Amino acid sequence: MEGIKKTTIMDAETMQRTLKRIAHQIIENTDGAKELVFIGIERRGVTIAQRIAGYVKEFEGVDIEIGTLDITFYRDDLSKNSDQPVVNESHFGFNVDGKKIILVDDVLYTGRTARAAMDAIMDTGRPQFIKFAVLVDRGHRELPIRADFVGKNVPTATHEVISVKVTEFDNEESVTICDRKNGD
Ligand SMILES: O=P(O)(O)OC[C@H]1O[C@H](OP(=O)(O)OP(=O)(O)O)[C@H](O)[C@@H]1O
Ligand SMILES: O=c1cc[nH]c(=O)[nH]1
Repeated sequence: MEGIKKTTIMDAETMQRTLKRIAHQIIENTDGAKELVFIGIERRGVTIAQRIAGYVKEFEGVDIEIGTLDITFYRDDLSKNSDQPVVNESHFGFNVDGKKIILVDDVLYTGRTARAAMDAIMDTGRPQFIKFAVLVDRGHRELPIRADFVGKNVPTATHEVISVKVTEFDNEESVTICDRKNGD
């Protein structure tokens, strides 16, 4: 569409390489990924968690259980997010007590989703630790939250949007940056 500025910052090959690197970093930083569990944030954070877990299995032979959290922003009008992300559903097939948890999401922006995710996890027990893995950190944090494993740091303007696409949901693999000011 005319006027939309859309730039691809990762293609399928780069995404694969990036997720493999994160898998290696997680293995290095967690004593061979022993006794780890992943919690993915729906929807694409879960796909990313599954991919990283697949690479950990391939590289280290370790099976990682994956729990899921469904978090959406409560939108009080059509143009603006309210301040409060809402946890809709969680599926952990494990007790989080004493667990080493890697929280996984596609994009880190204000940090509010990560905060809501950590609150939801801590409400159910006392993990040994929570670390955070994201495919893209686009900056603009509103809370003192950072990721331990970052695929790519992408400096953005607030009027830009990072869009992560995965074959499972989008029939393509890409990360793009779109400029909302120019119509998208
Ligand atoms: O750090 P934050 O400001 O909380 O933003 C990050 C969250 O925003 C995105 O979800 P979004 O609500 O855009 O929905 P989507 O997953 O359907 O794109 C993304 O998947 C993260 O979960
Ligand atoms: O640009 C953004 C901001 C939050 N979540 C996204 O998926 N993209």
